Amino acid sequence: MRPRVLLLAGLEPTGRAGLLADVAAVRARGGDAVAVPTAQTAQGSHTFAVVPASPRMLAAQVTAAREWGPLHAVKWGVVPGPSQLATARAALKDADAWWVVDPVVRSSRGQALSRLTARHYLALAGPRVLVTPNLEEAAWLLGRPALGTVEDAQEAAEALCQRGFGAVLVKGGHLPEGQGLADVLAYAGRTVVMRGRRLKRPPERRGTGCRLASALAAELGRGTGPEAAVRAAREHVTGYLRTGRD
Ligand SMILES: Cc1ncc(COP(=O)(O)O)c(N)n1
Repeated sequence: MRPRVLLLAGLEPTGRAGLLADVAAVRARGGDAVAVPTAQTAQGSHTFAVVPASPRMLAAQVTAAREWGPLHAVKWGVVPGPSQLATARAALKDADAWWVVDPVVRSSRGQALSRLTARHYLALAGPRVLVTPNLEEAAWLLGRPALGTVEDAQEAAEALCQRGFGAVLVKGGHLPEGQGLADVLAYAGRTVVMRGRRLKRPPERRGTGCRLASALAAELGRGTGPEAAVRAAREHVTGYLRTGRD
């Protein structure tokens, strides 16, 4: 089965991150991508700009995509503000799909991509919503101080499940050196620690969080369970980091 995945994300024209990276990951996983830009962005070495999408166009694009057939999964990347969030949610009403929510509010270089607050993200919780914060985003969502250990990540993943997310993947790629590297998945009352080796990341290979969430959406859309879907998505990102290709 070819999953049809809606990608709601910011357009970054080079495809290092954002919508084009998402499309590449979904296609590489054997899915069909429906790409709806929530914002236009420019992210160069000296240039940075974000312009939010018009809510009317966003609603029309999601509605039109649904007229052509069902969506099996939705990946939420950058959502620049509350009006784009509310509009996309309303246009997705009654869609029978997994949602993968990447709560990305700034770029890896620290530039603001979104005005959403932790409260906006917590309001997206639901039984078929998988949220994929990194350590910093998990602390931000929970209003806690920085998380520095695998145990902290585990506890945060469980706490976010308690807030109503069907599954939570806390990405531990930025754990301190001595801690090794581990992602933590919590769902259905279980917590799984997935260890890995730290890979050197060439600076141009960005958008790992975008690719992880999109590959995950393709897998969930195909009917793969959360744990196997996360393992497949992690392999996808490892391959991308090694080769620079999806
Ligand atoms: C449109 C868009 N979406 C997501 C990211 C995060 O990616 P990264 O963490 O590599 O900066 C980004 N920089 N731009």
